[in-house]
Amino acid sequence: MRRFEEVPGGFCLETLCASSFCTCPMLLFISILCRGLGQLGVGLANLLRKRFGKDNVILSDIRKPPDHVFDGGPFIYSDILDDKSLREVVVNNRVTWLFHYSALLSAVGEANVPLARAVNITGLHNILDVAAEHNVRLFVPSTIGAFGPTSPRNPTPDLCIQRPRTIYGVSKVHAELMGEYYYYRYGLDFRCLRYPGIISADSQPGGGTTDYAIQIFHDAARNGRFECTLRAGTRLPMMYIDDCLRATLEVMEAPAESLSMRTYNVNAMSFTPEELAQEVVKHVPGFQITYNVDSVRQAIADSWPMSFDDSNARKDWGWKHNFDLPELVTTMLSFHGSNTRVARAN
Ligand SMILES: NC(=O)c1ccc[n+]([C@@H]2O[C@H](COP(=O)([O-])OP(=O)(O)OC[C@H]3O[C@@H](n4cnc5c(N)ncnc54)[C@H](O)[C@@H]3O)[C@@H](O)[C@H]2O)c1
Ligand SMILES: C[C@@H](O)[C@H](N)C(=O)O
Repeated sequence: MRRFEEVPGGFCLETLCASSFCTCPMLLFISILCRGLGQLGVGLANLLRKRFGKDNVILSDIRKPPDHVFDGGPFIYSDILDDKSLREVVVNNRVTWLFHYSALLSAVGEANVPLARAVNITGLHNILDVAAEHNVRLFVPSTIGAFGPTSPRNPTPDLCIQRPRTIYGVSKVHAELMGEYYYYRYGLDFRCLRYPGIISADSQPGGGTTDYAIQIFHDAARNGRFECTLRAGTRLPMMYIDDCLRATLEVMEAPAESLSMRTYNVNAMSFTPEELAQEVVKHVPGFQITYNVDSVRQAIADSWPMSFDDSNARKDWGWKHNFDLPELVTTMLSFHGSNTRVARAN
């Protein structure tokens, strides 16, 4: 006999009674599908595997995984545009939670609108249907890019006008609204966070407007200088990856009754390239930043929030970030530290 239930800790328990799978009367079971081999997907899969067990988290993508990912736990090929194979994956693995990270980001999306529309919108429709049919708890990330120039930009609240001017942003507003609609219409347990630009050391950015804030650390450590694609004074919300992944797990584990909304802003810090460079120079003496502005990325950044109001996330499920700008810079440079200018300066 098998049934699904909610527990106070918030995650989905499958209770197996007299089952061939175990001798104990109750077995904590969770099967998670994490879609995305990109900047965030691998880190999330690692976090989830630590929490729920290596074999209970399947990572999927259409790209070939590197050795460390392939060796790290179950990996399968799965194209978000193939809804039949998506169903097979969910059914065959009795998936209970699904993290949908497959997407084209803002800058690459503008370079290939038909593909971005297919992956970000048609792909989302496939995921929503499969998740609703099979009673899967679904996480879909949104972004600061879901807002546009007519939104209040400093700070941007959860609920306000959203008229983004990128296909990426349009697809994310669509995802937020469709997820909420499926929640009210079909009872789908849809949960969504609007992430700031995410900064990580061990994974490459996927072609976004905020990529500069990752590349700067590589270039500072290696060459002591960096050419920035955004203007010096462009202020954007940013977050260190550990905070981002923890926020994701926390909102997925939050008891349903604590969530007053389906989509929340989450915030950590906001800075400009100039302010980031001033912090980097404290660790890399002589570091220099120059500017060669990319007009597509600059126009996108100029339409995005400068800071995020995430008071609802803090109030409803206790969100709290750990990394501000100084901790971010110290941590990022420590990853690049050995045999580089950072190490030589210390
Ligand atoms: N990285 C950020 O700063 C950031 C900020 C806000 C929101 N997000 C969101 O988080 C999610 C993950 O972002 P990321 O930075 O890891 O992106 P990424 O570009 O690094 O990774 C996206 C992955 O999607 C995969 N993909 C593309 N087409 C696919 C298809 N047809 N089927 C299956 N997989 C496909 C790609 O191979 C890639 O591995 C995205 O939804 C993104 O919008 C990211
Ligand atoms: C902000 C986020 O959505 C992504 N890093 C991008 O710039 O497109």
